[in-house]
Amino acid sequence: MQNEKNEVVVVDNYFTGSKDNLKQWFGHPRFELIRHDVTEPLLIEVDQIYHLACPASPIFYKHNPVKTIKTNVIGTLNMLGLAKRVGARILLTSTSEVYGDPLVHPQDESYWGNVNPIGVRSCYDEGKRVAETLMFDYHRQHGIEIRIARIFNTYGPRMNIDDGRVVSNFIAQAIRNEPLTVQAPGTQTRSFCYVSDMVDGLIRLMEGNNTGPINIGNPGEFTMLELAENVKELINPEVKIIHVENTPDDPRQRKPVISKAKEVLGWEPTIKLREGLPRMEEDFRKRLGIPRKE
Ligand SMILES: O=c1ccn([C@@H]2O[C@H](COP(=O)(O)OP(=O)(O)O[C@H]3OC[C@@H](O)[C@H](O)[C@H]3O)[C@@H](O)[C@H]2O)c(=O)[nH]1
Repeated sequence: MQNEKNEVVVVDNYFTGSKDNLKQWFGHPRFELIRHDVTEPLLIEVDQIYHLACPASPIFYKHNPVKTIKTNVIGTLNMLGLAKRVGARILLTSTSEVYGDPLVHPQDESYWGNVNPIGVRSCYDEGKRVAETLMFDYHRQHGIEIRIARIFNTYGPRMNIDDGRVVSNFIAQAIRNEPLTVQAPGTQTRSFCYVSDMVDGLIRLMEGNNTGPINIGNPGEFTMLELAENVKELINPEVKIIHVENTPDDPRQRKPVISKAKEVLGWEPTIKLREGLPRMEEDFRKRLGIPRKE
């Protein structure tokens, strides 16, 4: 992909994205950036569409839930309309949240999930579920080439420092010497995937022959308390860990089965949490202007 000389058009409304992350490409002859919101139709000519649009952090997607569902429903319809008009292949980044608060553990792609249809997370969970349905209906009805990835909690350099997801929160808190806020009960689990592994998985999925859905996530499973302890040990042994209230419908456990990704894409994650955290720390320290004390 890197040396394929593709032309890349990035479309962003900057609700959670930042131009700063793209500035290294400004002026490149095969790069183009459009300020656009996918809830409006987009008329361009492309061969492939990576449909990644939607805030992914719970605090951002719950901030304007109606907009979140519009992005997932109208935005996905617009991107599928574009794919249909120009005959492009389209990849949707769906989510492990389609499994809701899972009653099956770990989760494989055949599990239909346990999702609250009327809760505060539903705009995202149900939104992504409808987006998956739309993808398959366009595939069956119009023969569109589709790819669906179910992404598990992903982290890495260049993430918004105030994104609100747990890894970025803990790292920023540890660097600023603020207490790490473990939301109750602290025994809930997540599996954290490093960004470069995720990108590799998405490209393999786009270039391969399988429609998915395919889980792309790191099967290493940690409680939030364990994550906090790892961040404390690696980044700031002095920092305090405190317990704070949680928000409704927080899934109690989450871990991907990745045998399909291994078999179909030849993909498996290469970066373990304890390798990924220091890389993200380095990037956050640079951006916050707080060097490590030796
Ligand atoms: O400061 C914090 C933030 C979060 N948490 C906890 O950390 C856990 C993970 O929460 P996050 O906000 O990082 O996000 P979640 O894992 O719930 O969902 C995420 O993962 C799947 C992705 O597809 C979604 O984009 C995203 O919603 C939750 O149990 C939450 O209660 C803390 O303990 N402290």
